[in-house]
Amino acid sequence: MKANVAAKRDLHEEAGANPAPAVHAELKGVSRIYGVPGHGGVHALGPVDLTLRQGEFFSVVGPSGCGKSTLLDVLSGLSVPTEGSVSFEGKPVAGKVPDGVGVVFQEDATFPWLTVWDNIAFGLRRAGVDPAEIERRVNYAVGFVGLKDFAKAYPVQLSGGMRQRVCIARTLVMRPRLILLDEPFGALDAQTRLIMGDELLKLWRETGATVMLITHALDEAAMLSDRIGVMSSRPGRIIEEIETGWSRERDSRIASEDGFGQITARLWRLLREESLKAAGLAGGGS
Ligand SMILES: Nc1ncnc2c1ncn2[C@@H]1O[C@H](COP(=O)(O)OP(=O)(O)OP(=O)(O)O)[C@@H](O)[C@H]1O
Repeated sequence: MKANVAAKRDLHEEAGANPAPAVHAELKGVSRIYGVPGHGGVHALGPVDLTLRQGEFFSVVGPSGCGKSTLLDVLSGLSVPTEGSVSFEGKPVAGKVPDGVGVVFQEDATFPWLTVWDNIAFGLRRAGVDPAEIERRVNYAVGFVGLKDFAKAYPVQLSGGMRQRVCIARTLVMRPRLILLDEPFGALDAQTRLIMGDELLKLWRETGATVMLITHALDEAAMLSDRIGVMSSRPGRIIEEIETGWSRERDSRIASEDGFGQITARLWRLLREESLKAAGLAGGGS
């Protein structure tokens, strides 16, 4: 998965040739209640204030059911907040995913009737992109995610990790400036997760995109992120933001660095009580 300067253009335009507007996604006083407030509605999220800085790798961890996916849905425009406002690059987000934002979900979202190549080309075709441009971008993306030999295969012929790479490539060919990932490696075994995490870090470095990753794995958050938002139990609020201080050139081997254990221990200190609350087991001492 080597990327040279020319090839990088296939996933992301050169800053000088077509400057991307400054990515700046923000949630202000955002709450999400499902159903009718006060009439059995579920207060899933908030209030949350969050600013994503351009080009950072931000992860969100929190107890089960605390509103992590809701946070991502609201930020992506897939869900409308009950209160508060969401903006991306200075413009309000409401009701649809803005151009420049790409979303990758946990579940296998490949189309079983399309080949790997056609799955990746799907969004570009729908957007009416010129066929020669589609050819160029998809060929590059297929190689980038290591699926060149499987371009003509159908999803059923792939492993779970390979199918997830198809989904990531399908998002990347649209050249998102903000990539939102909801537990994208949740269904994978531990080793594949580490490898996919390293691939994600490479993509993040080479495209210059801003990334927000939802994960329940504390070591994954500690390994991949510049900054980690820790959520409370439902209704989820961000109770702490932790800067990891890692260099951009990191990979999963960072787990053996001084300081890695302190980050995961701090995350667990913050999350233990919230996780007990979420599991209905709070009050059992510290
Ligand atoms: N469409 C919906 N209608 C009603 N309630 C919902 C809906 N979506 C989510 N919820 C509820 O909102 C709360 C937060 O759900 P959400 O999926 O955002 O949490 P999560 O932190 O991503 O969960 P998990 O850790 O299990 O992935 C949960 O109590 C869930 O049952």
